[in-house]
Amino acid sequence: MRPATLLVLRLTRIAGFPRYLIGALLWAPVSVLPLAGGLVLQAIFDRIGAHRGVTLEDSLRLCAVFVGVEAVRGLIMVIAWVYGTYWWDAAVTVLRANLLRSILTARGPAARRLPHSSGEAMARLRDDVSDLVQLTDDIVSLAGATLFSVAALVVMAAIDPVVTLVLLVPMITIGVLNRILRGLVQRLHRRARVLGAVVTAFIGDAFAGVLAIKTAGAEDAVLERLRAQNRARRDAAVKDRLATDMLDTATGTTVEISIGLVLLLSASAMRRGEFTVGDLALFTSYAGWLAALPRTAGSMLSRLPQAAVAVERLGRLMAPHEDARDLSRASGVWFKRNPPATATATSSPGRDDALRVIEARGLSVHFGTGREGQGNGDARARGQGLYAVGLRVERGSFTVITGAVGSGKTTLVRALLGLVPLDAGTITWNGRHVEDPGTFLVPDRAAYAGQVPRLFSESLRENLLLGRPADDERIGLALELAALEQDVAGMPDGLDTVVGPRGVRLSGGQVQRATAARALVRAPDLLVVDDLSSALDVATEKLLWERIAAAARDGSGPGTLLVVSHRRAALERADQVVVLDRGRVAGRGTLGELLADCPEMRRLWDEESLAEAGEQAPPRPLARGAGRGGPRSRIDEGGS
Ligand SMILES: Nc1ncnc2c1ncn2[C@@H]1O[C@H](COP(=O)(O)OP(=O)(O)OP(=O)(O)O)[C@@H](O)[C@H]1O
Repeated sequence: MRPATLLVLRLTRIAGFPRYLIGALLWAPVSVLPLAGGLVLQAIFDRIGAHRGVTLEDSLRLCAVFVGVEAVRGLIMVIAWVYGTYWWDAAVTVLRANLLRSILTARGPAARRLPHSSGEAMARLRDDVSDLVQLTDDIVSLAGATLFSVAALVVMAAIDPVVTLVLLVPMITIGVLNRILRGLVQRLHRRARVLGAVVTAFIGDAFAGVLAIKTAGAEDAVLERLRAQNRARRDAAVKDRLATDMLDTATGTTVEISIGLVLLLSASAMRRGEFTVGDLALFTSYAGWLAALPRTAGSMLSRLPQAAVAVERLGRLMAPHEDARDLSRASGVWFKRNPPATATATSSPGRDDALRVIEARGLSVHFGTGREGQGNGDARARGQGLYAVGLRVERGSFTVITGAVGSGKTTLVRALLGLVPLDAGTITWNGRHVEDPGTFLVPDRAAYAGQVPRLFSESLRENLLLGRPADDERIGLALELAALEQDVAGMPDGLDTVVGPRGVRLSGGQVQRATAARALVRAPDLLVVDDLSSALDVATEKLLWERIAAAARDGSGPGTLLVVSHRRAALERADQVVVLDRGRVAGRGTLGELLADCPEMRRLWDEESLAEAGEQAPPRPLARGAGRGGPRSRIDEGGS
């Protein structure tokens, strides 16, 4: 079965199959009741046309029946609509929830699956999901229109088969027209959608980088680019709308032509007394409703390839081992009550198998020209990526990964933690093979403070906990280890201070230490910290390592540390230093051993000694560096 068909079938069962079925069953009378309306109209006009002295009472009674039929239809329509909305929201929510679940928790790194812009990802979550749900919903409309058309054609054929046959011609024309123009409408629709996503993505990027735009004096250029993108989007949207409206107008005109044809053909039949005024009223009333069938069938036919594209695009966001079944997995939607509490830190995966040793062998990551995993000769020559790197970290040890800018330090820790896809290599935890490090090396086994810190526009406390149960003692310890407690004490609302969009109300150093504290709150077996030095001065970083090392010794903090750093405070404290050079291990050992044997380590050490001496010298005008707790050189260009 094709993925789109499978998905549509599974969507009918979302939020409980009866809900879709009840909606569909309610929709049936909504589609079929116009039959009764037509019959009542026929009776009204026949009585009037018969000149049999119809009383006002009679006419009013028939009119009341007609109004009653329409009122009942309206009422059922409202109920069906409410049911349909409930199902619609449930279906959309389930698809989106499954996508997010896959991106956030499924096996394998999500980085390669995400499109380049967040706007494009959002467009997929919004538009592609709607396309699929709409197609599923259209099945109900098509079934209703088919039911009505079959019954109406039977009634009409019984009155006058010739006029009925002639009426069919314009209906078939609508179907053919829809089929011919379908490709064009679809192309225009797709283009409008792509250009819409481009504008959304650009606005998102511009908001995120207001400071960068201002400091680069690029406001006008950004506005001009936005205008150009908007013009392209507007033109595409107008064309898309025009094509859809033209198709709708052609359908409407065809209906009017049908009614004209019925009038022409019925004139002579009426003269012969074979066709009544009531029949005419019935035919003209049914003609409009009959147009729904070719229109719905045409729109469904055009949605089928759109749904195939949507499933394919959504499939690319899912993990490679997942398919349409996982995308439509009914994982529960709670509209009327709160969802059950999620599993929290109490599950403690790391405690069952506490770290003794973690080992990586032959880790290789090949970066291509654009995306991971497409390694080529050029990248290899330039040393991009990792080439058969090994690493062994024992419980209670302090390991530092160091190397020049771009030597592969971040790639190594991210490969170890399953955050970039491996081209080769194995990872073991206490000698056991780790099949998917991305889902295995998570709290409480391992926690990671990345090089580019990420805070959310919430309070500092919420940023540290990220959904974990509040534990003030643990937060207090984490703040102290991250050397952030004095900063928090000075904040207007302490831990409840709202940090602003992506933490812009904090200094660069505070943001970075807050992300380190977030990792520490998780009390992991293995703490991985990627280069704090970009936002911390020498003294603050030294203090931080002193505190973390002391906590490791007395057991109050994480015992095993894997740190990316070029700072002397970290290197001097390390049990093991791994030196990387263009993605390969250039040396491994204690600092003393490496200074004796490894030229790359000596070069890095000399450079760092010079830099730190400069940083600790008395302040000079334009000196690079700030006091304790302040940012060293980081300007968060992403902030506003
Ligand atoms: N996603 C990616 N796609 C392509 N190339 C990448 C990607 N990530 C990193 N690289 C390249 O791989 C090399 C190593 O990058 P990495 O971030 O690991 O270096 P690093 O040693 O941590 O550098 P720094 O000290 O500047 O943080 C660089 O040449 C970088 O351009």
